Amino acid sequence: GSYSSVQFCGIPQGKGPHAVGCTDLMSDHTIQGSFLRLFYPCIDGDEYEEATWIPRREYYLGLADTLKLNRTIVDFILSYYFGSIKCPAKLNAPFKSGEKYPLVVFSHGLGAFRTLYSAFCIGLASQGFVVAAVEHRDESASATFYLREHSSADSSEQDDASEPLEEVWIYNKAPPPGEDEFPLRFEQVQKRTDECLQALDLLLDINAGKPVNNALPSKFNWLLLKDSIDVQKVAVAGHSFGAATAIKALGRDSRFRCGVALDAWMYSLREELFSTIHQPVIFVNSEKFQWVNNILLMKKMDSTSMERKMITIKGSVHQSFPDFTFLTGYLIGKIFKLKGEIDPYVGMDIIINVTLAFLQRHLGLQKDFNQWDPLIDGKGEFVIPGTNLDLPPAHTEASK
Ligand SMILES: CCN(CC)CCN(C[C@]12C[C@](c3ccc(C(F)(F)F)cc3)(C1)C2)C(=O)Cn1c(SCc2ccc(F)cc2)nc(=O)c2c1C=CC2
Repeated sequence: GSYSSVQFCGIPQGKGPHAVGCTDLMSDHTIQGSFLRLFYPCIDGDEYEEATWIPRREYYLGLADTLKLNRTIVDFILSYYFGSIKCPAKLNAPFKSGEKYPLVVFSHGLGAFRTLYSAFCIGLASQGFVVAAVEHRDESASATFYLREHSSADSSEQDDASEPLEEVWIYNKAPPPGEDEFPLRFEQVQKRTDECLQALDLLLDINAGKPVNNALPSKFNWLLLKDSIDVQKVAVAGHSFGAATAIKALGRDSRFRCGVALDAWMYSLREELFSTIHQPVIFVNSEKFQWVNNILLMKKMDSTSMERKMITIKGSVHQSFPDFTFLTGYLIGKIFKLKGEIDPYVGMDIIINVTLAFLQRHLGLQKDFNQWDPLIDGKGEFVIPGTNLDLPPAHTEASK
């Protein structure tokens, strides 16, 4: 058939030795449950289809709300352009048992949802990671849903097991106009952190062989994950608001051994949190998403007792981390700030490789990811160490 330029390039495959599968898990029938898309090394085979990138059209409606655009028009345009996009992971392909994989819990950004960072998640999974991309129910996602037992008015119905579950959709809650948005974001980052910890507990239960009740209809065999996660090698990562979530999760749970903050939006974090974090963190920043207050909060996390790194990727933008950056032509991409100057595939390689190098160093992996160590120090053609802002002179003790 005639590939449009959009389909032909598309979201890049993982470059590692493993074929990648993905499966969706919703742990129970309440808003408090876990909802995540798991990316994992799978048994390769043609009988499995690639997953649909945006699996329900309600997500388009939610994106329209986030963009403050007309739902009908945006639904039409996005369905047309993105409706048939596949993510390069085989839906429900059998998990590849036989070795213990490190685990990364991933937190999406404001207005996003669990499927929009599949290039990053698949890139890691192809290198032998299990990656759990959580979908947050804090009203920061463009859209998400949970399945509720039918609240049938007529309670006399005996066999409610046959009652169909009803979907309850939750959309992105805009901050009260003109008011301070800090209370909303502070409450949301708290809930997001709880959801990351809950996802970790759920995956460790699955690793221990506990039976899985998936509210979503799926034939995926969860028993293959028994004893397949290296429970000492767990990290947390996220983009933007999700990076702040990852940082807060480090402070809440030392089972997360290190953190990867992709273009962190630090606004919801208060300074006193930073003294409770004792794990290594790397800040991977885009060239454009930089302003003094945000960078100063990152610098407050600098430390001599554990590794804190910051790099900036030249020619990149905030949207160089999610998948949209691969899915439009150059012009549209520039207009909507979905692309920077850097080739999106080159940018994503750098993001994945610096993450792999940092995870090898701080999870103690026995792989060859240390080949990318120079990236951690901002050494390489497309990276610089630290920030590209010229900050006011550091207010160190000595200079006071
Ligand atoms: C807060 C101001 N805000 C509300 C008006 C502006 C909206 N905005 C810029 C966007 C992402 C955008 C996007 C998507 C998708 C198309 C499409 F056309 F391709 F579909 C176009 C244009 C919406 C450009 C952001 O929220 C930036 N941002 C993000 S972007 C995360 C995201 C969202 C939706 C996605 F589809 C993919 C990724 N995550 C954060 O955690 C934070 C911020 C800002 C502060 C904290």
